Amino acid sequence: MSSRVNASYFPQAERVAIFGGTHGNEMSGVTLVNMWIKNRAEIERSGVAVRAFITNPRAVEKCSRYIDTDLNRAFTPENLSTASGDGLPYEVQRAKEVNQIFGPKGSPDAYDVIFDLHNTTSNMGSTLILESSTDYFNLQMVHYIKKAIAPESCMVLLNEHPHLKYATTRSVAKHPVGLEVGPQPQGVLRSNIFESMRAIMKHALDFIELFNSGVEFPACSVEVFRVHERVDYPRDTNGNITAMVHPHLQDCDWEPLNPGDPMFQTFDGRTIPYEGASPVYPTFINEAAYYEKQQACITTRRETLAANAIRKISK
Ligand SMILES: CC(=O)N[C@@H](CC(=O)O)C(=O)O
Ligand SMILES: [Zn+2]
Repeated sequence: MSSRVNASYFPQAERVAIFGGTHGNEMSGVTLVNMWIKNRAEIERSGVAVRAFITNPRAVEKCSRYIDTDLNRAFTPENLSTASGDGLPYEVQRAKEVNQIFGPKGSPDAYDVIFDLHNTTSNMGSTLILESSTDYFNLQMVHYIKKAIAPESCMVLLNEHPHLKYATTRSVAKHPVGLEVGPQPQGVLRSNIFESMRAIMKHALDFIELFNSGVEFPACSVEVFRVHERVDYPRDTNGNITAMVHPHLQDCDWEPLNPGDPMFQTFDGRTIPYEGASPVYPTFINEAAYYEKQQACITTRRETLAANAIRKISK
């Protein structure tokens, strides 16, 4: 049987968006998108319309994560279906606008691919965030990017957890892709982080151009880290944090954490170990934006996903 028989077919990716400023204090995405709005040459590819867009302009102006509520949690069916009105939180109003321009979410009219550019204060390096283990278009794209960027690394975080998955801005698209690069403090631009993000976007757009030109991408496998659990800081009965990320864990995103390994350090120097039953790979370790979400890190499990060959539906 030829590989073509087993290929999954997708339509040409005609409309692609690159979002920055979903969080107004994550400066690489804000700066790249503003740069590309001024001069589109770098993101133009044949056969596809690529639109750069600032999703939360008021938060960008204030250089804060959000105004009223986290835009990257706001794309719920409830928010997107309630009537617009003056009383709504700014980001809920904005989610409805973004959904109108780039969606509607879940409909045939939605954009094909949306890249949403984020920065983390965690030492995660470059990380692509996927929401489905069966979206072969996205799996083939991240496989392409990982190969193109080598020997630099690009990790893949898969969030399809039934409770921990959230309603992201990019989820409006048929193929949502998050790009998270760190470490970079909030409100700060670091040239190395900026350039890593820029390089990954170059390869991502090259992939889409190749796909649209009719290239068949053979079946492949992709190593991903699947969201497993969220871990909160140790707290007292008033809810105040009683310990910090342990120095042996700090900056060790993507490294295995075994049962009994140090996880937190109390203010008087006591070590609190990881008490899970099996090894995990923590990430988003000590992310600044996650203190408000009661999250010290998330744990993940490594797995290998298989992706079918893909090819464009011929017209
Ligand atoms: C640090 C940060 O903002 N991370 C993103 C991750 C994502 O885009 O899925 C968020 O929590 O929305
Ligand atoms: Zn973000």
